[in-house]
Amino acid sequence: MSSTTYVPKVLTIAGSDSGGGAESRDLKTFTTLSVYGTSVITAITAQNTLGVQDVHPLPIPAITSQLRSVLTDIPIDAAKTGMLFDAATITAVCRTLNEYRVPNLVVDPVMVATSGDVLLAHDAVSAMVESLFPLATVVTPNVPEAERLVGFPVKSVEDMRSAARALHGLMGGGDAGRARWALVKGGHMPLDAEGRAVGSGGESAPVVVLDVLFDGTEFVEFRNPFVRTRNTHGTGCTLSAAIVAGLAKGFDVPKAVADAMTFLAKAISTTFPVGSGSGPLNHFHQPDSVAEP
Ligand SMILES: Cc1ncc(COP(=O)(O)O)c(N)n1
Repeated sequence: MSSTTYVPKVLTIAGSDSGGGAESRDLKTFTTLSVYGTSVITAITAQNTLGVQDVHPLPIPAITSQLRSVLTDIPIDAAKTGMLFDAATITAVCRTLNEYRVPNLVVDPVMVATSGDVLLAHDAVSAMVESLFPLATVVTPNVPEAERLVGFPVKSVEDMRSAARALHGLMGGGDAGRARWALVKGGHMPLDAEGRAVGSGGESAPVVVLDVLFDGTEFVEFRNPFVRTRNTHGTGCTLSAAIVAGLAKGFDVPKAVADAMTFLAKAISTTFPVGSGSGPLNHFHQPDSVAEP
């Protein structure tokens, strides 16, 4: 890379993960996708492939001063939020983000870890919707998170579309001329060969994962083969970080999401064991099918 090549700059605002996941995993994704990653840590987690053993939220001034250090100096092209832990953190992050102009914000509404450990206080969901969603370019809940956010069950493809529509409404619709996109990720609700959610009646094998993207007008749907592996720790973090990388490179949301899905599909299908629990994805693989700017 020559010194005149523009390197997009990106930011992750998330919890740390001693086991090499979370915000450090985002930095791995950023590096593999050739963007310069910065990070603001919201909470220290003691964590490994077996679960989250401990969470230490950082004091609010420690979070806002990290954010200011990055945003007053480094021109961030795109950012993401991951684990924000509680309402006070969400409010402080939003207040600080509002002081600076971050052109693209991907909100991964992290609530519960793969291990089942709680990463967002119950009373913080409304702060997330009221303060953070209006700042987002894309929100990326999985099915259980979407259910919490929209308040109705998501058990079918039609429910996923309804949830994407409701989420788009929660983001403030398409006001102020800004395109906003809701992405409902179906990894927790794989579909059988007939397109029915597995477990919704009858014995059927998971074949495909559907993700639904909606901008208030158009549905864009992504279908990827279902991969049976226990190494799914960090799937959502990796996807949202890869979307950030694409947006920072100047791609529009559907293209950034499509490339991120391609990257994720390969990262899931080439995982390797790390600990004795749910291992991480393979962030080392070269994204040969992801277009460079
Ligand atoms: C700090 C932090 N942020 C996010 C996740 C969610 O990732 P996963 O659902 O793979 O456990 C996590 N476990 N820890």
